[in-house]
Amino acid sequence: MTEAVQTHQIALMSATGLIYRTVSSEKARDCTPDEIPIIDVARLWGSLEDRKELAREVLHACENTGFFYIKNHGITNSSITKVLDRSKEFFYQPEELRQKASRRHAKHLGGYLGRADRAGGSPTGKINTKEVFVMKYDPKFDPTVEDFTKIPEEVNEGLHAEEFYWQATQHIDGFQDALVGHWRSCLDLARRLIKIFAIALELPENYFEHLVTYPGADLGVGLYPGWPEGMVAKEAEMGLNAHTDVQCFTLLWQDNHGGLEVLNRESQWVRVKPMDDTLVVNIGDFLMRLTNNRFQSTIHQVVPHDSPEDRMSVAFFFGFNFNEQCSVVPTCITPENPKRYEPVVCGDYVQQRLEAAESFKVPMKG
Ligand SMILES: O=C(O)CCC(=O)C(=O)O
Ligand SMILES: [Fe+2]
Repeated sequence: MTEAVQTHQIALMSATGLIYRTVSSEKARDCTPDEIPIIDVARLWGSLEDRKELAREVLHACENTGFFYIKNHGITNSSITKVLDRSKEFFYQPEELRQKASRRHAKHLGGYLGRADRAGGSPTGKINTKEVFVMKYDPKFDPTVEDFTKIPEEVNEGLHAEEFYWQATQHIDGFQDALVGHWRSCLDLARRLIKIFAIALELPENYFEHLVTYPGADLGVGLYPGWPEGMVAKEAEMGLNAHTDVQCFTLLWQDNHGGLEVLNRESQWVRVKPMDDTLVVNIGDFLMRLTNNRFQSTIHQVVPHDSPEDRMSVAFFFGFNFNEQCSVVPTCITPENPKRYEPVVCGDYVQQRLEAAESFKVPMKG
């Protein structure tokens, strides 16, 4: 960063605990295609040669900003529209009905997280205005699981699905079907993409396959309240504070309101402009760890958008089976980049990170 540029510090929870980053105070600008490329993933359904070519483009993006758009991903607009329509019915009902699905009733972290539940829980002291409904991986919805009553005990113990959030939303016709339908499409796409990551890392295509049979796979439908005419977000409010995602990678659908920003390699915020018919893919901390920091899990945030309408996004967070222990992959260890991390149990890592991100408050440094 050149000296003339004004900077300030942000605090956030990272894979190594609380960190501070110096960032440019310049206004965010649109991302360039070099920072966040658009990758055509129609080749997922093509030949091995097609997939290798795709893997080269993905590799470049993962080693660069760690964010890319994908097009021709096979997820239909109607799948998204159903999720949005049914979710609006959930979000726009009286608070006491939403609260029946509250995460306060959860053993794990599924269900509804409202604005009030978040107060004070951010490292910057800014409140996230985002409300979110989260469903967790459930083998009974996974088409590749033939008999969900015969799941190995060690897998069962790590599952985080719960019934209460479905019971609390039963009165919304089609809500569960819409979310589960979309979740299934994302799950299929993610299992195809993980093969591309394997190829990109010069591993056999099926290297990660046994790790995604009962994967971490959470769907979060988010609502960011709009700002009626003349009203603006308070200094103390953010859409979603700066963070990194925790699992392997995220598939994000966003509407046209904008607000998502990524910290680029020059520590400047760049806008991830909404783009029709694309999803945004970003690398999470677990995959960064597994790749010995070759792939970038990049800091991002959602700033308040400038519209009286609410913003909506649908994020699918994908990671490995929670009961598996994973080590840095061999192709990412070199004399110049010796092994940085010990093996870790995927579920333990994810749970600790998610809990830490939600349960602390520290003042800004400086
Ligand atoms: O809503 C968005 O655009 C991004 C959401 C996000 O980063 C997250 O939920 O981790
Ligand atoms: Fe995120």
